[in-house]
Amino acid sequence: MSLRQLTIRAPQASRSVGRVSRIPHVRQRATSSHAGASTRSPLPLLVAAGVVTGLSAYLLSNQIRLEEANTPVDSGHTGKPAKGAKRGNQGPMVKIKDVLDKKNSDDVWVVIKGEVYDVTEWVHDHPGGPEIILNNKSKDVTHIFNPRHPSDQLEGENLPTTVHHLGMLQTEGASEEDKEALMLKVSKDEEDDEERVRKAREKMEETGLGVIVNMKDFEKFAEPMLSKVAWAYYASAADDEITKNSNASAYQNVTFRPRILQRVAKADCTTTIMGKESALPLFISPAAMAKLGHPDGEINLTKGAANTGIIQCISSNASCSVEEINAARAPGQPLFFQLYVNRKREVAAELIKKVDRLGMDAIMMTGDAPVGGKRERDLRLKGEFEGPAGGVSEKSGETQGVSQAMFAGVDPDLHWDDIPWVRSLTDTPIIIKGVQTVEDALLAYERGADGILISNHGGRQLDTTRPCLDVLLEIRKHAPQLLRPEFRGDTGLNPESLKNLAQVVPPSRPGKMERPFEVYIDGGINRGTDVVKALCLGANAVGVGRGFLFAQSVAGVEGVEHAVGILQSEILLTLRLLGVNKLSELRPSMVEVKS
Ligand code: HEM
Ligand SMILES: Cc1cc2nc3c(=O)[nH]c(=O)nc-3n(C[C@H](O)[C@H](O)[C@H](O)COP(=O)(O)O)c2cc1C
Repeated sequence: MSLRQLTIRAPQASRSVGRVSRIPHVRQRATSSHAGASTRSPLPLLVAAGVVTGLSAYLLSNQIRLEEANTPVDSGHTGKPAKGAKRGNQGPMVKIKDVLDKKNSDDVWVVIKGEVYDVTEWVHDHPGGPEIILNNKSKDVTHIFNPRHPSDQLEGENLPTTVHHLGMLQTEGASEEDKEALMLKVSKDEEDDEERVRKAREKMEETGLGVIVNMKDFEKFAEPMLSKVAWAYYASAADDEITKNSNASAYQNVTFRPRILQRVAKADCTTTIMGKESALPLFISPAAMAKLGHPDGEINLTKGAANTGIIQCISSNASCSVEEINAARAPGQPLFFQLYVNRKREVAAELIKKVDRLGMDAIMMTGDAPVGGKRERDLRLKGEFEGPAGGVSEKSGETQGVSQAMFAGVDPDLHWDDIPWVRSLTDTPIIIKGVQTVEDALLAYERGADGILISNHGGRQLDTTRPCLDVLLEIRKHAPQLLRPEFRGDTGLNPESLKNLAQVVPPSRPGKMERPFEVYIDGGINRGTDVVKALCLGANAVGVGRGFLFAQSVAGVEGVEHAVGILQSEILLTLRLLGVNKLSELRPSMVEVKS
């Protein structure tokens, strides 16, 4: 067992061009005198084997902003104070000894950010499963809690009514032994892992973002910079990860038919997505738990999207709350919200109303995740895994393992017939996410959705489903009416074009959209060429999931900006080399699809 003290460096606001000026996760060791720039944990983190199975690796590599329990007032507290004791300096104080005394009782108390909570009544309702809390009762669990929960999770209505806030932790007067007993314990392996992360982040700080020249580089550089748990969560896909890999490789089956000498100096890749302007035909697909990769989490994506003019779709399982993200929103910045429909419909209805109140510009309702897929990289690192994935239990954690926790509230009985119900609650455009067949694309249209996102969740759900690009091809073949008329034509050479060689952009096919409907696609999109291929085949825009998670993990907002810069220059380059100036000039005949 190794013991150590932990002090966390707070994020710095400075930014510079082309260099990583804000590398997160580089923790400063064993000092208590980081005045100003750092915030200090009320207690040092004690590291020892085996207690925080599987989760400690990531907690060690995340910055933590902790309030210091600095106003010791002995309230003489020993029992359960009134529910909802005031947080901050004025409320009651709880002695460390009182917390430790609960260890061998039926009561479940935890310390989070210098505050003590009694979660006894509620622990079995915890969406992340009860085990993670029960295994760490009478501990300061801040380091597990922070990266997985919005920072306002314990405030106001977000605090479940059966979780009791008991008061501030009183550290003064406590013995060193008691302080140590309150600390989380982490193994030597995990300590080494943290060192690995620290070195990788230092190295990136030295080299700067210039070494990252494409989206795959972000993944390459992110891996050593992430804790094992964060890496497994982001990179993992279902079962053998066949769909994840084929999503990307499918784009190799599409080749370009470029025209030359086309005056392309003024190429432009701006567009609109669901009526909102976007600098690129590309949005940030919703992906949960951005804080696992960077302490500012989804806010990096929000700011990066604002600074570069692209659209972010916020995950229902974001680690920052939608209110926090909304607060970081630039004036007029478009944002989409991804919806998991809760099995308690009143909870879902509340969420939809909230999203409306906050002025989200589209709701992406995910349909391909009634339960979570079996993501084995993730499961292997989560020691709490107890049974097969995919279980549907009333309470999370019963048979599902922690990796299934994300889907604990999701209604597995969600049905096409529910779309009119969602529609009745909001006028915001509705996009159905997770469409994988032409039948479902047609159903989405019939049931009144405004668009679809062809997606298999980045291969994280049903493994060996077809790559997303094949679904787009199926829609082209069997339901071309869902695409804009000019994208309904055949791919490859149209003999008609030999009669008018100068006409690079063939005329639109006759026809119109019965009503506006947009088709998007995500999964495995890493290159500007991938984006342009999807657009030639009729997609209005594409989504990128992991790429942006890795980008924000590597360098926060700057990472996101850098990623957008890479994609933008690749898209513009592709347009120019294809002989096209505008996205609206793209046509299916500009690509060929290998069968
Ligand atoms: C006390 C109030 C707490 C509340 C209201 C709360 C709430 C939640 C919610 C809503 C989620 C689901 C996240 C999502 O799907 O977006 C979650 C997940 C999680 N919670 Fe908590 N939590 C609390 C305490 C804790 C504590 C004390 C711990 C650790 C000891 C903890 C560890 C976790 C973990 C590890 C997950 C994620 C599981 C996964 O990603 O697989 N939580 N919690
Ligand atoms: C770590 C991670 C978390 C995700 N979380 C969500 C989510 O909360 N909701 C959702 O609808 N899709 C989620 N997705 C799927 C993405 O929205 C998107 O469909 C997928 O990442 C696209 O594939 P790509 O990562 O190859 O770009 C997640 C994907 C990843 C990798």
